[in-house]
Amino acid sequence: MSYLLDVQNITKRYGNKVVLKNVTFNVPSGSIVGFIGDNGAGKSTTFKTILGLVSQDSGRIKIFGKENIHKQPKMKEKIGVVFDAMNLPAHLTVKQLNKVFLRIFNTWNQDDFFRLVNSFSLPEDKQIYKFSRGMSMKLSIAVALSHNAKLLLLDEATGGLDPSSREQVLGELKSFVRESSGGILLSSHIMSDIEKIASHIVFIKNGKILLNERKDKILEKFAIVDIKKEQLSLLNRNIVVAKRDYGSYSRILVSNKMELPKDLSSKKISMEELSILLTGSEI
Ligand SMILES: Nc1ncnc2c1ncn2[C@@H]1O[C@H](COP(=O)(O)OP(=O)(O)OP(=O)(O)O)[C@@H](O)[C@H]1O
Repeated sequence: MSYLLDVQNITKRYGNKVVLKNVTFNVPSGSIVGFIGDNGAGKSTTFKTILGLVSQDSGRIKIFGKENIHKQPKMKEKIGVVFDAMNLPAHLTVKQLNKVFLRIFNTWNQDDFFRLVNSFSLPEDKQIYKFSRGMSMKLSIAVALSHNAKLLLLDEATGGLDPSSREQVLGELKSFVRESSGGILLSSHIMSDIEKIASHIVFIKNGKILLNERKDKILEKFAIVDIKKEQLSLLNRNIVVAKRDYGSYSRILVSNKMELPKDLSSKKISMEELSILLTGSEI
């Protein structure tokens, strides 16, 4: 199977500190991969490595089946990027920005752009430096969705948005994947967003991928069990993903609730709980 993005065994050091350790995952076409992990886990470094903004120490990255794609301007058009601290030319208005992008991108679609600008309620004649943070993020998302990209790399792209704008943006991202059979790598700390739109979950902690699975499989098979310490030996160790101690009992994340002893009751898992358990537990 060919992937839109294929990251294999990436290792990255800053000085003596290894911040990415054999990071491996992919983005198949038609998928939205939710890239989650706590502060400092390595998400932005992964994005920067994919974009060639920092170089990895080992491993390889293929985009559309090819390595070093960031060196090919034509192929770069097929990648839409939104970073938390995006820099669009601040002195321009939206209308002027459209004219600039018409010249830069062969594939620029101004009808799509103005449809998104209007639906995100962005002013067309105001200079971008006068935009709020949320307005700038929405503008960056509108740009990423307007040049016929196949792969979107979105690092914390919905973070500064109010709930109704987030809902709208998530809707646009879903339509993008449905209509273009493109793919999205989306990092977010807002687990409800991930739960709503991701098809796959990649969880990173201290630079290591701890979980890489389809979301529907996680929601169907994973579960939480609260269990007294003396009962721990009843569990099949192979299904224990994470364990957090709370005094007399432990909260356990299991990867297959069908393999739990019959008399143990389990709870359905949400993405929020999954993230908290993976972040703050023994793995
Ligand atoms: N330029 C740099 N020089 C040295 N260390 C860095 C640099 N950039 C990031 N790091 C370190 O790399 C690790 C991963 O940082 P990264 O920004 O990738 O995390 P993140 O998962 O994106 O976090 P957040 O959710 O807070 O944005 C952290 O320990 C960070 O301190």
